[in-house]
This record gives sequence, C-alpha cells and structure tokens, in this order.
Amino acid sequence: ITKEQRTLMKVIVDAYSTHQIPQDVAKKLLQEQYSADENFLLLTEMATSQVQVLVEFTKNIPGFLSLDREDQIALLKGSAVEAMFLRSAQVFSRKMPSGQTEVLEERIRKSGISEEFIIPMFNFYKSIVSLHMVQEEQALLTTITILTPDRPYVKDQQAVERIQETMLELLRKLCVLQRPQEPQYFARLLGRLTELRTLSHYHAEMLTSWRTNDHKFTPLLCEIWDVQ
Ligand SMILES: CC1(C)[C@H]2CC[C@]1(C)[C@H](OC(=O)c1ccc(O)cc1)C2
Repeated sequence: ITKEQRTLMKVIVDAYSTHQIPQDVAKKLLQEQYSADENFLLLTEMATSQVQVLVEFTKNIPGFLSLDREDQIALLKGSAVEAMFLRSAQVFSRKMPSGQTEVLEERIRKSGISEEFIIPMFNFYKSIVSLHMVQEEQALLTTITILTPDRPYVKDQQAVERIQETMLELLRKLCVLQRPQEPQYFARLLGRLTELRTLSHYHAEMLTSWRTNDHKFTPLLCEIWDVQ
C-alpha cells in the first residue's frame, strides 16, 4: 500500500466512522412501544438519518465534490438504498451491546413490510455478518457502491469510473493484506454488491406498499427516491 493510498484510506474510514446514526435515534429504537405505526415512524426516522449520514459521508470521498454537480445528485439518488442496506447490515454485524439488533429486527418485522421482502433482507444481513468485514472494508465497499458509474442520469461516467477504480484497487490490496489465506475474499465482497442491487428492487415495492397503506415519508426520503 503506497503512502497516498494510506492517506486515502484514513480519510474514508474517518468520514465513515464520524458520520454514524445519531445515538438518540438508536436509543429510541429501544424505548418506544411496539405498534406497527410506532415501528414505521422509527424506521422512517432511521432511514431519514441514514440518508443524512450518507450525504455527509459522500461529501468526504476524495474527488466526489469535483464531479459534475448533477452527477453528484444522480450518484446519491442511485446509491441511497444500497448504501442504507450496507450500513444497516453493519449495525447487525456489530451486534449492538444493549440488544438494539434484536429490537431493530423486531421493529422491521412488525412495520408493515411484507414477508416476501423481509426474507431476502435478513438473508443479506446474514451474508454480510458472515464476512466479518473490518471497518476499512465496510467504508470502502460503501464508497465503491456510491461511485457506481452506470446509475441512471449520470452524464460523465468516465469521471466516476476513474475514482471508483482507485477505490477498487485499494480494497483489492487491503483484502490481500487482510486475508492472505483467502484469495477469493475480494471477489466475495464485490459479489455482495450484486446481491444489494436485487434488494433495491424489493425496496421500491416496499415503499409502494407503505404508501398504499397511507404511510407518510419525510421530505428528504421523498426527494431522494422521487416519491409523492
Ligand atoms: C433497515 C432498513 C435499511 C430497512 C428497514 C428500515 C431501513 C432503514 C429501511 O427503511 C426504509 O427504506 C424506509 C423508507 C421510508 C420510510 O418511511 C421508512 C423506512 C429499509
């Protein structure tokens, strides 16, 4: 790993660990009572704060702010769901101390999300937990997801590809250093990104079913997912 790669790694991991879900949202998950409506409100708050965290984190990705402004928006809108699932998967893999993981799982299961979506979602979480990723890998995998050149409406895909390639090369080196005995580990990490894309299709259906049951989203969620 070169000196500039080490610097790049530090910037990304610092940004990733700085921008976490605020403690008050995490605490609420434990306190509020259990009803489908209350659970939905908590998940709404959690999703909203995750989008805010995503925007702040993305601004710290070296090179992102030098991209075309409209492409920055297109990348954020195109990756929000995947980044959200990656980050919440890390909440599950961290096995929160005060049993927040179980509570969060319970609230997700009882918030009006149909079972056909719950199953793939928790399978994904299990597949992420089983990788036992270190924070550097989590931060880089999220960065690589955000910097996916072929999102809808991205005009200068080459510019995005150039930054993404830097991150892919860095992650590849990290995986070799981190797991010399597992040469296919890097490929397995990238395989999770493919799994993520299928989840985002389910996510669109989830939003529709919530809206059909007259659930309200926050303005930020409406904006990032072009709903309402
Ligand atoms: C853990 C998750 C990634 C999984 C269940 C909660 C999440 C934060 C996310 O919720 C929403 O997208 C969502 C969208 C709109 C809304 O009003 C509430 C939640 C899907």
